[in-house]
Amino acid sequence: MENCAMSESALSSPAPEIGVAVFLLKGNKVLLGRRRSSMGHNTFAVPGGHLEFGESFEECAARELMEETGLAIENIEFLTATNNVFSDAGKPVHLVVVFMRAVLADPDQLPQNLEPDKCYGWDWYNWNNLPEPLIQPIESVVRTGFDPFPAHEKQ
Ligand SMILES: Nc1nc2c([nH]c(=O)n2[C@H]2C[C@H](O)[C@@H](COP(=O)(O)OP(=O)(O)OP(=O)(O)O)O2)c(=O)[nH]1
Ligand SMILES: [Mg+2]
Repeated sequence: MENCAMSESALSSPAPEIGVAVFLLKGNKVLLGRRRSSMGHNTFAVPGGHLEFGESFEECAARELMEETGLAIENIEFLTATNNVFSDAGKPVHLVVVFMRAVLADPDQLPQNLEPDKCYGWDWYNWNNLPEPLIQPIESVVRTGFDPFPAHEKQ
C-alpha cells in the first residue's frame, strides 16, 4: 500500500531533471555535437549527462566526457546553472543544468563518437560562429551574454 501511494505521488509531481553540461575549451573553440537523443533532438549540445546519486559535478563531468567522447579532461570548474521549464516536442520539461568547463588532459587527444545512438558526432566550433540550433538551455544562457572562457583568455 505504502509503495503504491509513493509511486502515485511521484507520478503527480515529477522531479526536475539535473543535467551536467561541459564546455570543453580548446583555444577559442568548444566541442559540440548534434543530438540524436529525444530531448533536444537535432540541436547542438556539449557533452554531458545526468548527475548520478552521490556524484560531484566534477566527477559527473569527467565520467560523461569519457563515456561519450573517450576524452580525459582536467581543470574542471563550475560556471553557472540554469533552471528552465519549457516544452520539447510537445512534452513539458523541467531542467536544471549545471554548466562546467574543462580542458583536455592531453591536447593531442581526438574526440570519438562513443554513443552514436545519442549523437551524430563531435566537432570543434569557434565560439564566435556557433552552429544552430543550440539546445534550449545553452541558447538561453548564450543570449544573456554568457561565455565559458576564463576572463584573462578573452581578447
Ligand atoms: N549533454 C548535454 N545535456 C544537456 C545540455 N543542455 C541541456 O539542457 N542538457 C540536458 C539534456 C538532458 O535532459 C540532460 C542530460 O543530458 P543527456 O541527455 O546528454 O543525458 P545522457 O543520456 O548523456 O545521460 P545519462 O542519462 O546516460 O546519464 O541535460 C548540453 O549542452 N549537453
Ligand atoms: Mg549526454
